[in-house]
Amino acid sequence: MSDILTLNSGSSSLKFALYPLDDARDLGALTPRYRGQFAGLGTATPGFQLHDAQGRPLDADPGPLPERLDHRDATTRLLAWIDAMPDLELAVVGHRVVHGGQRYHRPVVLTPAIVEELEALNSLAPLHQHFCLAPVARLAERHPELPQVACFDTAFHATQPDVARHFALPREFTARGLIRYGFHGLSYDYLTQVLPQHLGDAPRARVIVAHLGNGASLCAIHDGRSIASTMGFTAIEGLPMGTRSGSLDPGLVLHLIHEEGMSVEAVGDLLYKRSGLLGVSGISSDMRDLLASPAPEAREAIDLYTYRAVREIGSLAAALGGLDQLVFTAGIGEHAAPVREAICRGCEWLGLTLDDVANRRHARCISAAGSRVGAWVIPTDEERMIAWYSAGVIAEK
Ligand SMILES: Nc1ncnc2c1ncn2[C@@H]1O[C@H](COP(=O)(O)OP(=O)(O)O)[C@@H](O)[C@H]1O
Ligand SMILES: CC(=O)OP(=O)(O)O
Ligand SMILES: [Mg+2]
Repeated sequence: MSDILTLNSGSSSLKFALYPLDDARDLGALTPRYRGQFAGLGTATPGFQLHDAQGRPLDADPGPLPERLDHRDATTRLLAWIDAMPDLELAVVGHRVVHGGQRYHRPVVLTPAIVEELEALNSLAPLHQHFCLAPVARLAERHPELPQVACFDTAFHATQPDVARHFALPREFTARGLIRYGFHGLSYDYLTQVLPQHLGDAPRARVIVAHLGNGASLCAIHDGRSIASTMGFTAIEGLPMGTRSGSLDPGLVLHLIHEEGMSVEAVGDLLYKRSGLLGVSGISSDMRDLLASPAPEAREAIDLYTYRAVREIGSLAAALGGLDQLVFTAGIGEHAAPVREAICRGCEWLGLTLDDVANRRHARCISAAGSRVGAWVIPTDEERMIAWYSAGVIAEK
């Protein structure tokens, strides 16, 4: 049997899965033989989980985890596990690559030249791009003939109209590609594909998906196409995240540099690694810790997070001309009922009535009967999307 390996480097995780290539013609039929993740990367609580095809947890020893696990170490442990698996026969590797820049709007077979071109975008996604690409060379050393495919987070948003993508900057900046790209596209793409099977006959022309993980963004999807999103040129715009600030007054950045004498590197470190939930709470970037904490600072961080999400949902609803469905996904979206509750309460004016009981038990549909806007919890599956695209690309070769 030959396998598709998928790798998804998130800002706090390295997720992976192995799928039989034979199943890959149909997105719905793709069932992983194994799936797992190194989670809590860069935090005080790293972890490792592995599941079999039936979703049962498997005992696999990734070696003793250090106090803080980083992406490189997680990749080394994963590659060692793959090398040691006797029944794997890799046919293709699919990588999530966060930034495709101006050029890549569809999956592509990686060559050293394309990897170099994509590495040039590292500074636009410093928590992701390099970590997404680093395994490519390491796998090529072991398996020089193995095709490796990049699937881009930005690609799904290529359908956005110019008015959503352009900044109000002089035209020559826009022409150079200084525009809003949007991210989490594999997740939005997947949800768009599976939405019909969950929603049945419910209207779904105007949908907002809230991808709330360690990185967080919202996407406005009109008739299945992305028309606007909260993330822009980089994966820092929009909502506050685990450690990222989200949108700021750009004048504040100038102030930090000119008046407070901060270096450009120090400002980057502040905005990417020390802000968001971590910065506001002073406690943790992990929503679980904040929900469990009695500290008022934890409450303030959660309130700021949900307040910003509600405001941005209002903005995207305006772009869509109304709202039919709101979908929650990713680590926080799938698991944090109090966060969903606060966001849904803030959307009552849009016609959304929450079903508290359904929300607390993480039901698929969490809006009350009769709610004009539907609210849903649907797990994302970027790995499945990557596997499907990667198999498609090598079938065309
Ligand atoms: N049960 C839970 N309750 C609240 N938050 C959770 C829960 N499980 C995971 N999370 C949140 O989800 C985040 C990870 O989300 P995920 O989408 O896997 O991240 P990444 O951005 O690395 O892909 C964690 O940092 C944590 O804040
Ligand atoms: C783009 C991004 O922030 O991704 P993640 O949430 O996986 O870190
Ligand atoms: Mg993620």
